Amino acid sequence: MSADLSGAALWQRGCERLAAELPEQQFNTWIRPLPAAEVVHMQEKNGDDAVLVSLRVPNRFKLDWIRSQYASRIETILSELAGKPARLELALAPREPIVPLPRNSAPALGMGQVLQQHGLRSGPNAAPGAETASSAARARPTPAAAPMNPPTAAGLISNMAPMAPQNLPPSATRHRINSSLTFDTLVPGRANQMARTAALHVAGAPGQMYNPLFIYGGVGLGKTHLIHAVGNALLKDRPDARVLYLHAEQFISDVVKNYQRKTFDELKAKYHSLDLLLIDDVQFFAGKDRTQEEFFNAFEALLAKRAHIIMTSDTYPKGLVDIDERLTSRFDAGLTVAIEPPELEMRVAILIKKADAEGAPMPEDVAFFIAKNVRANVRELEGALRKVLAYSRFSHKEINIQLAREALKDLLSIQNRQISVENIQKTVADFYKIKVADMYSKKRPASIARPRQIAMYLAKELTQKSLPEIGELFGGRDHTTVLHAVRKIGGERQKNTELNQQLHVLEQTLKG
Ligand SMILES: Nc1ncnc2c1ncn2[C@@H]1O[C@H](COP(=O)(O)OP(=O)(O)OP(=O)(O)O)[C@@H](O)[C@H]1O
Repeated sequence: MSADLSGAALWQRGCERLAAELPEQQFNTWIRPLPAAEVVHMQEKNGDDAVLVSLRVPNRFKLDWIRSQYASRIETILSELAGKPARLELALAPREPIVPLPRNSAPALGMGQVLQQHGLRSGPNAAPGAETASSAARARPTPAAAPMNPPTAAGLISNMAPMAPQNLPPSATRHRINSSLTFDTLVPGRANQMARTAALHVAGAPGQMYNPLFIYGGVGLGKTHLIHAVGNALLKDRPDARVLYLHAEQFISDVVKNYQRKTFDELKAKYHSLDLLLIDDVQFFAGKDRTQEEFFNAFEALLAKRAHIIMTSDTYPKGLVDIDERLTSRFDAGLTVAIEPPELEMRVAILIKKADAEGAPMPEDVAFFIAKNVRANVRELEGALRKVLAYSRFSHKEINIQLAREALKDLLSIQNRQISVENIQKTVADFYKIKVADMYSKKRPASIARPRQIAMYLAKELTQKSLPEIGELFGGRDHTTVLHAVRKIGGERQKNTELNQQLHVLEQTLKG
């Protein structure tokens, strides 16, 4: 560190640079509430001088966010200012101070205060007397010298978004959040990266950007898990926040109930006063006009008071059928993100994490074997894992590939029959007397489009291929087109006996 730049000054200058570089809202949300960093001299393994900058962050999701979004920039800025490499160390701040601050010791300044002192952001509470340079650089922090508890995100949030009155803390049953579905238990990967990042952002600063947040994807990919995680994160910061999770069907039945009783004021009071509404599977609103109207009202009321809305669906807003365009265009007005089926590495990570949580560590080769064979979604992966764990427990055998193969033999034998998408396309084309080439073509007449949809449905039913993979094999179609076909044919099959009979014949032919 240059002789004239003390630890406190280094941090202070770093903050000024960040304040100048980052959009104000980002700075205010993520950086400003942080307590002052501890800065100590150190030597790298090769003997070069460096500085170690330790930053305490109030909770896990903020820590993850700051690490992924800002850590390397902070290191670069501090290295430039110090004239030597700066290493940033992020750690969780203790929730309660272990030892009270000695009465006459000056507390370290939070970032907001540092900036106020420096005249960058003036405010009435600018604290006099900064931590001296040498006290920051002298030693590693001890509990007694630890910075004051940083301002919580709750304080931060309440500065930014008007929230509803807080005289009625909702109980777990009222907010319906499952406390085990958190960001900590959600394995990150390429497939959920965008959605997870956006969700983390909303959890840290609800009512701000990405409102509404619309998350879509196929079944069992973690949409429900992710929105519960946002609810849990916000409740951890603000236990009195008005958060509600519900499945779209619960909203529908609430509307019906209140319609029968003519108690629409109750419905309004319940939904319009929330800070965060998490609503799952909005495709269920299809064809429900009254529900759509009530949801529209709630939606407008919540956005007007900057409460946050997160929705999930099996398709993107424009792909929703029988939902008023007035609503679907609003669904799309914030941020729309997809969750994809997990890639191999992510499936392996999920298996290992879930097995660990069950107290049954899984060797990596076994996780790899299962992940290779179970590809559709995370729910099926969990099912396969349960089978393997149960098999190991009952047979008192250790978990290895041989055991996994035995436990999953039904599932594997289905795959071994090797029904290929090409085979399905050919069989269906023969059955409906169309050309195989029409399976990939862009032609739209019903005589061609319908067999194509049937083939897509069978491809999903009888193979392990994901929706995007199937779309690709049908002339590079989007996965939502396949999803639409799967839902349509699956739904019609329940009501149309002739179609059901045809599908039955096709299935038997293909299974051999
Ligand atoms: N990335 C992940 N890490 C850990 N668990 C996951 C992950 N993704 C999904 N899961 C788990 O997989 C199961 C299915 O996920 P979830 O219910 O959230 O799916 P979904 O996308 O909402 O599906 P559906 O549309 O069928 O409701 C849950 O038990 C969830 O905890």
